[in-house]
Amino acid sequence: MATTLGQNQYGKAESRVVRIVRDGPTHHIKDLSVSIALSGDMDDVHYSGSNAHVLPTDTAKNTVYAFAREHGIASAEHFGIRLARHFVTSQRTVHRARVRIEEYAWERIAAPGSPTGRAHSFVRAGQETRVCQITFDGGRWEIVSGLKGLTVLNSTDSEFQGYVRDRYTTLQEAYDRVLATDVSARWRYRWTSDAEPEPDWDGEYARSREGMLQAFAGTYSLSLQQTLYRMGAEVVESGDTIDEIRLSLPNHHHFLVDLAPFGLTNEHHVYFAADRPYGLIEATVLRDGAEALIPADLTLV
Ligand SMILES: O=c1[nH]c(=O)c2[nH]c(=O)[nH]c2[nH]1
Repeated sequence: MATTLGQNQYGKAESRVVRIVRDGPTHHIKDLSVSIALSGDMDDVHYSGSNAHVLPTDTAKNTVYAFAREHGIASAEHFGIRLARHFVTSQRTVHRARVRIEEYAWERIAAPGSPTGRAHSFVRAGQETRVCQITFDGGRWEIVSGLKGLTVLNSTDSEFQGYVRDRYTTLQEAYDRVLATDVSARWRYRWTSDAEPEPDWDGEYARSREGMLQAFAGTYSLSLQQTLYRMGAEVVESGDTIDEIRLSLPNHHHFLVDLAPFGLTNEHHVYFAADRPYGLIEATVLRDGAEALIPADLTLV
């Protein structure tokens, strides 16, 4: 044989599952996209085509829907853990499962006179997506959670000056600029073993999201790099459950429009919001002593 099989995995990607809990007239909704990748004793199917070790991807999809019915979806992480455990412990030929979940948030449509909103009518909550990746090898868990598409803007308290210049540098120093970005973040939990209780996934998510927002808003920014570091450090330092966080922050440049041709001044009034190109600032923030395990390219988590 002149070739050998390398890393391989298979499963069903992007099973969309919407679970509605009917609590009398008040309904609750969970909307997920679940992607399952299994690996293990799969040489034969690649070399000879024997499917004797292969649980169909169709079954993986069915399991997602059946588990949503049987167990409900307490949180994306808990649902992913249940699925990963199931595939690894129930199938002799499956040694590792990776479950990736995207969760789309729905809010209740306002109801006149009701503080809580309508009982069964919802509106999608922006572009923000909660994500998690569950990996289980039968012994050790790795839980990486995060979000993407969280769009934020500071209309002041941002500068960029004192940078390196060479013969191609034309950028003017900015002493009061708009700072805008779409936050993409992944954080890795310290929890790796069934011997320890699972963290409060929803509570940890809320704390991390709020920590990033408060750090973004509260940092007088000398660069997006500095703001990024503050955002990551806040998530790690404000709890004891997260050892590592990686952020990917596009710098959505806002350029002051030259209104002089119209006889108008424009100190800090009217901006052109460029969609591209954009600066892209990415970094990992680690708890002291922690290992960096989140990949540099966040599209890979
Ligand atoms: O916050 C910033 N960081 C940079 O590295 C950079 N580079 C640039 O042109 N503008 C900015 N802004």
